[in-house]
Amino acid sequence: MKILTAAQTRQLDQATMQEQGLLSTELMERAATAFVQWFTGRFTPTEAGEILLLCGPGNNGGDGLSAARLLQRAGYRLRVALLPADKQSADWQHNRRLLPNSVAVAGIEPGRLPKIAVDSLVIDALFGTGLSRPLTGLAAKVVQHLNQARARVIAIDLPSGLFADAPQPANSAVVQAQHTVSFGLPKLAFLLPQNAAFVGEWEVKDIGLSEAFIAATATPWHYTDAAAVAGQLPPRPKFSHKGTFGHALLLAGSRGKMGAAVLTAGACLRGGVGLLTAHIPGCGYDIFQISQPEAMCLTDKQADFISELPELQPYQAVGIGPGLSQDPASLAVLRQLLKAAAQPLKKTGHLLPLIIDADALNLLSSHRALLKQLPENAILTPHPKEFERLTEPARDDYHRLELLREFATQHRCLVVLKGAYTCLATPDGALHFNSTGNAGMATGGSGDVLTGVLLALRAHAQLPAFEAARLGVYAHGRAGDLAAAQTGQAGLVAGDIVRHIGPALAEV
Ligand SMILES: NC(=O)C1=CN([C@@H]2O[C@H](COP(=O)(O)OP(=O)(O)OC[C@H]3O[C@@H](n4cnc5c(N)ncnc54)[C@H](O)[C@@H]3O)[C@@H](O)[C@H]2O)[C@H](O)CC1
Ligand SMILES: [K+]
Repeated sequence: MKILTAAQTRQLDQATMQEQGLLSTELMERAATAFVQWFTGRFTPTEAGEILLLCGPGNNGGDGLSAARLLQRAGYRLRVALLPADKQSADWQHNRRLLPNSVAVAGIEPGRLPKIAVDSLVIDALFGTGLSRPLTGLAAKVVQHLNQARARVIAIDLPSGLFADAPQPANSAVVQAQHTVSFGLPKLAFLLPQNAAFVGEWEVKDIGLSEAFIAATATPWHYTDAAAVAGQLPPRPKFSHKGTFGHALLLAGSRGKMGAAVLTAGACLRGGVGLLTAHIPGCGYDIFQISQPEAMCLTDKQADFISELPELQPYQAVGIGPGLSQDPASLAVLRQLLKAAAQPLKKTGHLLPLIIDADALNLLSSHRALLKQLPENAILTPHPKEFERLTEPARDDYHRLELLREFATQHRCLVVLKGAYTCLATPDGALHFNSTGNAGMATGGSGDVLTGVLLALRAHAQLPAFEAARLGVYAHGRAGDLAAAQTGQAGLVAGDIVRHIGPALAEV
């Protein structure tokens, strides 16, 4: 699914009307109907009590007025508070005329802000994608008044005061909604942690916007939903053998961190790899062989960390990093690996696919000259702190996305920036936000599991780097969701994610 800017969203509305021969009021009616459908599915008239609808002067306010009419017809009690403005949009005026007199309507005045009871329901239809500057004056005052009231707030399309696609200045007035019900496509603002307190839980309702326009519109931002990865897992042909699904090499573990190697290996095996060999420090031999009998194991001459790079010829993909340690000897291994991976494989002529995680990323950060040696399409899997060590501290979430795009394009690699909406950056500058996963996955070892899944999918010769990364990130999150359905989020541990990778992949 694409994510568009506010300006593109306006063009999309126009294109939809032209394509479908719709009046703008008809499109507005679709939006309001979709909102009301959501609302009535959530709250009965009794649960809702007297709803306050805060209404701005543009089409977001128009959506609100139309929704007010539909809600009243469905038996809800409402009062409407209008934000004064020099001019209201034509569709606003249309829906104002259609609002029955039985709905109480009052103008908002500086000295007379609407009364809002604690826990009452408020629909925020002040501003949407047409916001052109931060809110000031009376509009800002209304928003602050609303945020202080501790009401249950439901925003139409966007929490008012929030830009759809860009940061607003610090301390701007923005509605803190519990729910945001948006139309057509997700907005970039929904996916960034700094906006979580404004957006709340969000949902996007289909209002039949022009598919042709969306397909023809260029954007760096994408949202990976089930449809994006459907059918992407290569089939397992009847006459396949273990060689068909690749042989992966994992370089992981150190004293005290053998669990990372075990989890990554488990995830790689569940990710469908044909064969897995792990190269681990001597101290981890029993631990690893007992916990992962399906994997093969090579031990390093060092007991506590890895200091040797095995012969790479048998492998179709290499993962390095989980629990690795940052010992200089392990740095030397990373150096050798990058050097070896710079040469195309003799068998296929392709570059050796690499997955680089955890301490291998930290080693890259402290020896940045090595970044120049990253083979094209290597997949790096940092969390935000690891990513900023590789680049620079980000001013905010939007700046971090800029840094992410720059990094992936400059180094011709894929970067998986882990978070609530894990963001996959590609060498051509695209950013793909993942839709699966939950807060239960914020637990030690989750990242190791992701590395294992990616390693398995990269070992499949059939899957190109981008498709493997997008599918791996999606399946990892989905496995976490399936696991949390059993354990609850608090009780979730990384091993639970491993056990649900199979079912998650089976779904896609
Ligand atoms: N496809 C869809 O998504 C549909 C969306 N619809 C709704 O329309 C709004 C966007 O409407 P628009 O009229 O363009 O903008 P707004 O209502 O957000 O506000 C515009 C209004 O406000 C003035 N303004 C802008 N910034 C400020 C400010 N900082 N302070 C004061 N006033 C400001 C501006 O000059 C305008 O007068 C979208 O979000 C949806 O809710 C349609 O219903 C169709 C389908
Ligand atoms: K709004």
